Amino acid sequence: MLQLCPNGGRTAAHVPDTPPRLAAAVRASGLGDVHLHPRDAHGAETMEPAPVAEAVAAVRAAAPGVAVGVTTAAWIEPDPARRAALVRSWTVLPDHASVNWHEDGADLVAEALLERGVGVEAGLFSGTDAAARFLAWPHADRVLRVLAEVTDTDPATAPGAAGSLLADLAPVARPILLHGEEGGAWPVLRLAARLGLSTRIGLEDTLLLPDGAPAPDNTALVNAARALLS
Ligand SMILES: C[C@H](N)CC(=O)CC(=O)O
Repeated sequence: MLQLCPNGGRTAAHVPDTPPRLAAAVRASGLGDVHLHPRDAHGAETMEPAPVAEAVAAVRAAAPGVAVGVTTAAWIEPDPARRAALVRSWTVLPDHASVNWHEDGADLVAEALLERGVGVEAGLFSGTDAAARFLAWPHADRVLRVLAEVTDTDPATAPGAAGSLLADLAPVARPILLHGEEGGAWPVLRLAARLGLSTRIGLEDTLLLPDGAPAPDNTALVNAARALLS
């Protein structure tokens, strides 16, 4: 499975931010799964119910059948109790949401998502104690998937960091989506392809095509990823 990550927290003219732009990016990609970061009226990332509802509904209207995921990252709302309360206030539910397991209160946020029937993507960053913390959580077997997130951005060493992270995840019994970021995005995507793991691509993870040229949009990244995965 190839997931689209069209925006993350980036702000650049070609990075989609509004619901119509996110919806157009998802539709153009032709992919069946998306992880997006809803934005407020000023373009800042948000977990507030109205912008989450607008982003999710816009994507569903433009690309029916696509599994729509959102972020719950702590840099958006540092208080985990507040993040869990925001999840409980959502009026339109995404299909899934990522939870970064090294962040304090990840279990509270994930339990709010489970309570609401939203699939949990457990984000386990390399170089953190996230894998051990996640495996100690009593509901680890209830997540939709694990996002194995390689934070090493050096193309030479990111695949090794991915290997260490995957070794830590050996006891995980749920599907794994492996991805990197910045200079690590393409080497880690190639590794995911070799291992037969799900992966993701989009302007959240890299602004560059595999040859180092700037990507004009998400679709160019997706086309390049498809070529590598085929
Ligand atoms: C640093 C990663 N790009 C974060 C990520 O993809 C998951 C999240 O939305 O929190």
